[in-house]
Amino acid sequence: MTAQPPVLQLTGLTRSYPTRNGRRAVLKDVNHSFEAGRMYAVVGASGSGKTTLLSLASGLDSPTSGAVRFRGRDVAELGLGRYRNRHVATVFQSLNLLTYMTAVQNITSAMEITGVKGVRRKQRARELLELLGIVDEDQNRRTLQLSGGQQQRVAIARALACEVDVLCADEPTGSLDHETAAGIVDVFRKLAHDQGKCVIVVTHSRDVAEASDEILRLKHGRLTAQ
Ligand SMILES: Nc1ncnc2c1ncn2[C@@H]1O[C@H](COP(=O)(O)OP(=O)(O)OP(=O)(O)O)[C@@H](O)[C@H]1O
Repeated sequence: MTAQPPVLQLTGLTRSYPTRNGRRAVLKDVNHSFEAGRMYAVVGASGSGKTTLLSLASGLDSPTSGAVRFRGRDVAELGLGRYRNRHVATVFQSLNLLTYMTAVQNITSAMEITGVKGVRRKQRARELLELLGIVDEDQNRRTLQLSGGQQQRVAIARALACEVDVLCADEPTGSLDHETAAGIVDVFRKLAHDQGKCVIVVTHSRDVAEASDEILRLKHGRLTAQ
Protein backbone atom coordinates (compact mmCIF):
# COMPACT_ATOMS: atom_id res chain seq x y z
CA MET A 1 0.00 0.00 0.00
CA THR A 2 1.37 3.43 -0.89
CA ALA A 3 1.43 6.03 1.89
CA GLN A 4 -1.09 8.87 1.53
CA PRO A 5 0.48 12.31 1.14
CA PRO A 6 -0.21 14.75 3.99
CA VAL A 7 -3.34 16.81 3.61
CA LEU A 8 -1.27 19.99 3.31
CA GLN A 9 2.41 20.35 2.64
CA LEU A 10 4.57 23.44 2.38
CA THR A 11 7.73 22.79 0.39
CA GLY A 12 10.54 25.32 0.03
CA LEU A 13 8.03 28.10 0.56
CA THR A 14 9.48 31.58 0.14
CA ARG A 15 7.56 34.84 -0.01
CA SER A 16 9.32 38.12 -0.55
CA TYR A 17 7.96 41.63 -0.98
CA PRO A 18 9.48 44.51 -2.90
CA THR A 19 11.19 47.19 -0.82
CA ARG A 20 12.92 50.46 -1.75
CA ASN A 21 16.27 48.67 -1.91
CA GLY A 22 15.21 45.44 -3.54
CA ARG A 23 13.16 42.64 -1.96
CA ARG A 24 12.67 41.37 1.54
CA ALA A 25 11.93 37.71 2.21
CA VAL A 26 9.27 37.35 4.91
CA LEU A 27 9.23 33.54 4.59
CA LYS A 28 12.43 31.70 3.72
CA ASP A 29 12.35 28.10 2.56
CA VAL A 30 9.54 27.03 4.86
CA ASN A 31 8.87 23.28 4.92
CA HIS A 32 6.17 21.55 6.90
CA SER A 33 3.58 18.78 6.58
CA PHE A 34 0.13 19.21 8.09
CA GLU A 35 -1.86 16.06 8.82
CA ALA A 36 -5.58 15.45 8.97
CA GLY A 37 -7.01 15.15 12.48
CA ARG A 38 -4.60 17.60 14.08
CA MET A 39 -4.79 21.15 15.31
CA TYR A 40 -1.74 23.38 14.74
CA ALA A 41 -0.93 26.74 16.28
CA VAL A 42 1.35 29.15 14.40
CA VAL A 43 2.96 31.62 16.78
CA GLY A 44 5.58 34.34 16.44
CA ALA A 45 6.22 38.02 17.01
CA SER A 46 4.13 40.64 15.28
CA GLY A 47 5.36 41.01 11.70
CA SER A 48 7.05 37.58 11.66
CA GLY A 49 4.94 36.45 8.69
CA LYS A 50 2.09 34.45 10.26
CA THR A 51 -0.67 36.01 8.16
CA THR A 52 1.53 35.71 5.07
CA LEU A 53 1.92 32.00 5.78
CA LEU A 54 -1.82 31.54 6.31
CA SER A 55 -2.61 33.44 3.08
CA LEU A 56 -0.37 31.07 1.15
CA ALA A 57 -1.75 27.96 2.89
CA SER A 58 -5.30 29.04 2.09
CA GLY A 59 -4.64 29.88 -1.56
CA LEU A 60 -5.18 33.62 -1.24
CA ASP A 61 -1.64 34.45 -2.25
CA SER A 62 1.08 32.77 -4.32
CA PRO A 63 4.62 32.05 -3.12
CA THR A 64 7.65 33.70 -4.69
CA SER A 65 9.07 30.18 -4.88
CA GLY A 66 8.21 26.78 -3.50
CA ALA A 67 4.79 25.18 -3.32
CA VAL A 68 1.69 24.54 -1.25
CA ARG A 69 0.51 20.99 -1.88
CA PHE A 70 -2.97 19.74 -1.09
CA ARG A 71 -3.03 15.93 -0.87
CA GLY A 72 0.20 15.90 -2.87
CA ARG A 73 -0.94 18.26 -5.60
CA ASP A 74 0.44 21.79 -6.08
CA VAL A 75 -2.50 24.13 -5.48
CA ALA A 76 -1.21 26.39 -8.28
CA GLU A 77 -1.83 23.47 -10.64
CA LEU A 78 -5.16 22.61 -9.04
CA GLY A 79 -6.21 26.26 -9.44
CA LEU A 80 -6.27 28.63 -6.47
CA GLY A 81 -9.98 29.44 -6.96
CA ARG A 82 -10.91 25.78 -6.97
CA TYR A 83 -8.68 25.05 -4.00
CA ARG A 84 -10.29 27.90 -2.02
CA ASN A 85 -13.83 26.91 -2.96
CA ARG A 86 -13.57 23.16 -2.43
CA HIS A 87 -10.85 22.32 0.03
CA VAL A 88 -10.02 25.11 2.46
CA ALA A 89 -11.97 27.54 4.62
CA THR A 90 -10.40 30.64 6.09
CA VAL A 91 -11.32 32.96 8.93
CA PHE A 92 -9.36 36.17 8.53
CA GLN A 93 -8.95 39.02 10.98
CA SER A 94 -11.01 41.22 8.68
CA LEU A 95 -13.78 38.54 8.77
CA ASN A 96 -15.21 39.59 5.36
CA LEU A 97 -18.82 39.12 6.39
CA LEU A 98 -21.54 40.50 4.12
CA THR A 99 -22.83 43.02 6.62
CA TYR A 100 -26.15 43.62 4.81
CA MET A 101 -27.00 39.92 5.22
CA THR A 102 -28.10 38.13 8.36
CA ALA A 103 -25.86 35.68 10.19
CA VAL A 104 -27.79 32.75 8.71
CA GLN A 105 -27.64 34.19 5.18
CA ASN A 106 -23.88 34.72 5.42
CA ILE A 107 -23.49 31.02 6.11
CA THR A 108 -26.00 29.64 3.59
CA SER A 109 -24.55 31.76 0.78
CA ALA A 110 -21.04 30.45 1.55
CA MET A 111 -22.44 26.89 1.53
CA GLU A 112 -23.91 27.54 -1.90
CA ILE A 113 -20.56 28.74 -3.26
CA THR A 114 -18.67 25.76 -1.89
CA GLY A 115 -21.23 23.34 -3.28
CA VAL A 116 -22.73 22.08 0.00
CA LYS A 117 -25.95 20.52 -1.25
CA GLY A 118 -29.36 19.99 0.23
CA VAL A 119 -32.38 21.76 1.57
CA ARG A 120 -31.00 21.52 5.07
CA ARG A 121 -28.56 24.42 4.56
CA LYS A 122 -30.55 26.81 6.72
CA GLN A 123 -30.98 24.28 9.50
CA ARG A 124 -27.26 23.46 9.39
CA ALA A 125 -26.44 27.19 9.57
CA ARG A 126 -28.63 27.54 12.66
CA GLU A 127 -27.02 24.51 14.32
CA LEU A 128 -23.54 25.90 13.77
CA LEU A 129 -24.49 29.35 15.03
CA GLU A 130 -26.03 27.79 18.10
CA LEU A 131 -22.87 25.74 18.68
CA LEU A 132 -20.95 29.02 18.73
CA GLY A 133 -23.44 30.75 20.99
CA ILE A 134 -25.31 32.89 18.44
CA VAL A 135 -28.93 32.15 19.26
CA ASP A 136 -32.51 33.36 18.82
CA GLU A 137 -33.03 36.67 17.02
CA ASP A 138 -29.29 37.29 16.70
CA GLN A 139 -29.24 34.61 14.01
CA ASN A 140 -31.56 36.73 11.86
CA ARG A 141 -29.93 40.05 12.59
CA ARG A 142 -27.79 41.71 9.94
CA THR A 143 -24.20 41.07 10.91
CA LEU A 144 -23.54 44.83 10.95
CA GLN A 145 -25.78 44.94 14.01
CA LEU A 146 -23.85 42.24 15.89
CA SER A 147 -20.96 42.88 18.27
CA GLY A 148 -17.35 42.31 17.14
CA GLY A 149 -17.16 39.05 19.09
CA GLN A 150 -20.47 37.84 17.65
CA GLN A 151 -19.31 38.70 14.12
CA GLN A 152 -16.14 36.73 14.73
CA ARG A 153 -18.22 33.69 15.71
CA VAL A 154 -20.44 34.05 12.62
CA ALA A 155 -17.28 34.03 10.49
CA ILE A 156 -16.12 30.85 12.24
CA ALA A 157 -19.55 29.21 11.79
CA ARG A 158 -19.38 30.10 8.10
CA ALA A 159 -15.98 28.43 7.78
CA LEU A 160 -17.23 25.30 9.59
CA ALA A 161 -20.25 25.12 7.27
CA CYS A 162 -18.09 24.69 4.21
CA GLU A 163 -17.28 21.03 4.97
CA VAL A 164 -13.70 21.26 3.74
CA ASP A 165 -10.60 19.38 4.85
CA VAL A 166 -8.47 22.34 5.94
CA LEU A 167 -9.55 25.17 8.22
CA CYS A 168 -7.25 28.19 8.58
CA ALA A 169 -7.97 30.87 11.16
CA ASP A 170 -6.10 34.10 11.89
CA GLU A 171 -6.45 35.15 15.54
CA PRO A 172 -9.92 33.60 15.80
CA THR A 173 -10.25 34.40 19.49
CA GLY A 174 -8.89 37.94 19.22
CA SER A 175 -12.03 39.82 20.24
CA LEU A 176 -13.53 37.23 22.56
CA ASP A 177 -13.67 36.96 26.33
CA HIS A 178 -11.81 34.09 27.99
CA GLU A 179 -14.82 31.76 28.31
CA THR A 180 -16.09 32.24 24.75
CA ALA A 181 -12.53 31.83 23.43
CA ALA A 182 -12.19 28.53 25.32
CA GLY A 183 -15.45 27.34 23.76
CA ILE A 184 -14.16 28.12 20.26
CA VAL A 185 -10.89 26.34 20.91
CA ASP A 186 -12.92 23.33 22.02
CA VAL A 187 -14.89 23.43 18.74
CA PHE A 188 -11.61 23.53 16.77
CA ARG A 189 -10.16 20.63 18.71
CA LYS A 190 -13.27 18.50 18.15
CA LEU A 191 -13.24 19.39 14.47
CA ALA A 192 -9.71 18.03 14.25
CA HIS A 193 -9.98 15.06 16.58
CA ASP A 194 -13.56 13.87 15.92
CA GLN A 195 -14.04 14.90 12.30
CA GLY A 196 -10.48 14.47 11.01
CA LYS A 197 -10.03 18.04 9.80
CA CYS A 198 -6.70 19.81 9.65
CA VAL A 199 -6.99 23.01 11.70
CA ILE A 200 -4.32 25.72 11.50
CA VAL A 201 -4.67 28.65 13.86
CA VAL A 202 -2.48 31.75 13.96
CA THR A 203 -2.51 33.04 17.50
CA HIS A 204 -0.90 35.28 20.08
CA SER A 205 -2.80 33.46 22.83
CA ARG A 206 -0.86 31.06 24.99
CA ASP A 207 -4.10 29.19 25.87
CA VAL A 208 -4.90 28.55 22.20
CA ALA A 209 -1.32 27.46 21.48
CA GLU A 210 -1.30 25.08 24.44
CA ALA A 211 -4.61 23.53 23.36
CA SER A 212 -3.20 22.61 19.95
CA ASP A 213 -1.44 19.36 19.02
CA GLU A 214 1.61 21.09 17.60
CA ILE A 215 3.05 24.57 18.03
CA LEU A 216 4.96 26.05 15.10
CA ARG A 217 7.01 29.17 15.60
CA LEU A 218 7.90 31.65 12.88
CA LYS A 219 11.12 33.53 13.46
CA HIS A 220 13.37 35.26 10.94
CA GLY A 221 11.34 33.74 8.12
CA ARG A 222 11.83 30.15 9.29
CA LEU A 223 9.17 27.83 10.69
CA THR A 224 10.15 25.46 13.45
CA ALA A 225 8.11 22.95 15.43
CA GLN A 226 8.39 23.35 19.18
N1 LIG B 1 1.50 42.96 0.54
C1 LIG B 1 2.59 43.27 1.23
N2 LIG B 1 3.54 44.08 0.70
C2 LIG B 1 4.66 44.37 1.39
N3 LIG B 1 4.95 43.91 2.61
C3 LIG B 1 4.04 43.10 3.18
C4 LIG B 1 2.81 42.75 2.53
N4 LIG B 1 2.11 41.92 3.36
C5 LIG B 1 2.86 41.78 4.48
N5 LIG B 1 4.01 42.49 4.36
C6 LIG B 1 5.08 42.55 5.38
O1 LIG B 1 5.44 41.23 5.74
C7 LIG B 1 5.74 41.16 7.14
C8 LIG B 1 4.92 40.06 7.76
O2 LIG B 1 3.55 40.45 7.81
P1 LIG B 1 2.42 39.50 8.39
O3 LIG B 1 1.14 40.24 8.33
O4 LIG B 1 2.49 38.19 7.71
O5 LIG B 1 2.92 39.34 9.90
P2 LIG B 1 2.17 38.71 11.18
O6 LIG B 1 3.16 37.80 11.83
O7 LIG B 1 0.89 38.11 10.77
O8 LIG B 1 1.94 39.98 12.08
P3 LIG B 1 0.80 40.29 13.22
O9 LIG B 1 1.03 39.32 14.35
O10 LIG B 1 1.13 41.70 13.60
O11 LIG B 1 -0.55 40.15 12.56
C9 LIG B 1 5.48 42.55 7.70
O12 LIG B 1 6.72 43.22 7.81
C10 LIG B 1 4.61 43.21 6.67
O13 LIG B 1 4.81 44.60 6.63
